[in-house]
Formats: sequence, C-alpha cells, structure tokens
Amino acid sequence: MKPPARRPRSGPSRPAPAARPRNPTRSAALALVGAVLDRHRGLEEALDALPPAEARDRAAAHRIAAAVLRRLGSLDAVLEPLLRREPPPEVRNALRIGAAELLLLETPPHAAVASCVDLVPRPFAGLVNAVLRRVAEQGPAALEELDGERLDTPGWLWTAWHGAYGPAVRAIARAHRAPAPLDLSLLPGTEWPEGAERLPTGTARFPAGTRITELPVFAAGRAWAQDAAAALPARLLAVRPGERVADLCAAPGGKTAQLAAAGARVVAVERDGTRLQRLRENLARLGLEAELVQADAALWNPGERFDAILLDAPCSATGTIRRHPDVPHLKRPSDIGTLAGLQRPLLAAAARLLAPGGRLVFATCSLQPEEGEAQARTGAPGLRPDPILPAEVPGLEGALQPEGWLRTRPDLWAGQGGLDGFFIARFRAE
Ligand SMILES: C[S@@+](CC[C@H](N)C(=O)[O-])C[C@H]1O[C@@H](n2cnc3c(N)ncnc32)[C@H](O)[C@@H]1O
Repeated sequence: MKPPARRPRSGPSRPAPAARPRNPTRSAALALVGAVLDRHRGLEEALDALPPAEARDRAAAHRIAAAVLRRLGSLDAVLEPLLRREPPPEVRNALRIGAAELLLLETPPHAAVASCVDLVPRPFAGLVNAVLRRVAEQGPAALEELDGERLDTPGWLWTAWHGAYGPAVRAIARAHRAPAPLDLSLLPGTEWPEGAERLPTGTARFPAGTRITELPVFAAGRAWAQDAAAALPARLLAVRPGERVADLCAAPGGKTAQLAAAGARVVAVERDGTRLQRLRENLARLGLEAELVQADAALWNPGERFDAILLDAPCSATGTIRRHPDVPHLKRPSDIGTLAGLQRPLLAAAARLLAPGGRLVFATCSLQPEEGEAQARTGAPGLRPDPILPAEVPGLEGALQPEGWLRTRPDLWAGQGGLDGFFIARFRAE
C-alpha cells in the first residue's frame, strides 16, 4: 500500500488552524441543531463531525441541542407570535437555542441573549436581540399555556402511540422531555459503585448528567452504559456457562457483553464493519471475548445450530427518544413498515439457526407495535412461544402482556427516572 503523502510542516499550502468561534458552545449547539433539523443527520454523527475547535464543548453543546430537539414544538410555539416573517434556518435555530436557554436551561437572560446574537449574521442581530428579550419577558407564561406534550411529539407518533397505549401517550410524551439517567451494567463480581441506585432488575443507575468517564467503575473496565430496559433481553435469554450463543445484530455490543460475561461461547454477528470494530473495542475494554462475524444475519450460514439466540433487530428506535432526542425529527411514518419488513426475515433466519429446544429472544427498542407485538404474533416457522414469567422481571410485572411478552415504556418507573421502550418476546425451537 502506498504510504500517505506527508504534509509540509509549513508553507503557503498549510491550512490555517480553525479560529475558535467567539462562543464555541453555542456555535457547536447551532451546528448540531442544524445538522438534525435541516440536514437530517443523526445527533451522534453530528457530534463526531464537530470541528476540533468546538469538540471540547461537546457536552455543553449537546445539552443545549438536546433541549431544543426535545421541546422543539413548544419553543416554536413561543417564538411564533414574535416573528413577522420566517427567518433563515440558521437564524431560526439560533432563536430556538436562545429560547431553550431562557426557558428550559436557566441561563441568565443577558448571557442567553448576547450569545445568540453572536451566532447570527450581523443583519439579523437586532431581530434576535429583540425577539429573545421578549421571550425572556413573556416566554415563561406563554410556555405554561401550551400543551407541550402534544406540541413536542410529531403528530404521527402521537396518533400511533395513542392507538397502542391509549391515554398513556401523554405520560410517554412527558417522559421524553427529561434527559435520561445514566444506567450501567456491571461485570459479575463487581463491587456496587458508590452513588448508584440499584434497580430491581440489577442495573446501576446514576442521575442524568453523570459523566461515565469520571466513574471509577467505568475507568476500571468493569461497567458499560446500558439502559435498564436494554439489559433485559440478554437476561431473559438466561444463558449458561459454555452454551453456544449467537447474538445477531450485535453492535455496539452491550448485549454481547452480557452474554459473554455470563460465560457463554458467543458469536456476535453484525453487518456494519465500523460498528463491528466498535464492538471489538468495547469487548476488549471489558476484557471479554466473543467470536465476531461481519455478515447480514438474514443470510448468514455458519453451518451450526445454537443453544440460544438473541435477535436485537434494527428498528425505528422510538423507544430511545429520551436518550436520542433526534429520533422523532429523523424518522418518518414510512420507516416503520420498511423496518418491520427487515425484521421478519431476520426472525425467520434466527429460527433456522436454533438447535432443537433452543431459546430465542426477539427484541426491538421501538414503541411501534408493528416492530414488536405484530412480529411476535406472526412468529416464524419452527418457533413456539416461551412466555416470560413475572418472577423474571422484578418491578416490571405490570409490563408483561397476556401472551408473556414484555413491553416497557419510558413512562414506567417514572419516579425512578423511567426506562427505554422495548418489546421483548421469547420463543423455543419446536
Ligand atoms: C439495535 S442495534 C443492536 C444493538 C446491540 N444489540 C447492543 O446491545 O449493543 C441493531 C444493529 O443491527 C445491525 N444490523 C442491521 N441489519 C443487520 C443485518 N441484516 N445483519 C446483521 N446486523 C444488522 C445494525 O448495524 C446495528 O448495529
């Protein structure tokens, strides 16, 4: 392979280092909001793409951008009467950032207004200044008057969740307003981390805003971030040491880690090479081992059958909105049918890979019944239901459905910080 060309150490062609913007946090927040709302890119991807001059402001910029994305409908409703005509997208996003800081993030008004004025081209400075001053004065009362839960939820999702969960749609929408706590799964035998709440299902929970990299248990390579609900599918597969287990759709590997930590001989299958590499790094950090395969799990033919299979299928991720507030702005109604269409052959392929009597757990982090209940109802040839029992899900007995499927929602465990929306069904090979 040709060695990469060396850059001259100096000279006219050397790019000038990017100037640090006057207000790097807000400037980064503006880039994040624009990436999601105007260019339809994921928030994580946009964070990774921040220029080096702004990368150090990631956490603060993410906090601001997430507040805008969570409460977009409400913020726009407060701004609406204060705008005579539609401003350019970047100016509108700066106004949204200013309004979020004033109304949601408790930034002192002079700082919020001045820093947002700095974000926009000079001809719009007066407008932003005037509008945000009025937001500071009138915004809190205006916000109180709004039906925020409804405004902050895209109509198609509201309708779908109302159809599936009835009046609980409001509690779901309310749960999406707050940042989620930090949940950790621990390697077996790890001392309980100081400051963590022990959830009934075994997850260690820290308050929202906790920085994982500052936790000794994480630095020691004994824990990984995993929502309490996301930890359930692998637990419900109940693997035993030495069992041969396939984790289909495995990256970034939270569930692979659980299965490997339980002593199973795991093969992790993932289609995306970059994500597979991340899985490899995550396992290495935890000192865990699994066989890694880059393949389309719907077509994968390993020439063996497995004692247990976990299928954490790709889905719309509408159960993870608390952690990924970009999801409602990026997904479209048509995505649900498309994804459900991908999940079916994956479930059928998983069924074909099971040894006689083997267990299969099917999971999606979606609140859409098409990606959960409907898939389980259809099942796949060779599978019979293996209902989940109340004793297996302490604290979540009420989330069990008559069929023995588990349906978690972000409004459950509301007093303890909620949990992601997951659908989990277990089967056995006939
Ligand atoms: C919901 S995520 C899995 C999360 C993972 N199980 C964990 O706990 O960390 C779904 C993953 O499936 C992968 N994927 C999607 N379609 C796939 C396919 N046909 N075969 C294998 N992997 C696939 C995606 O790249 C993504 O990494």
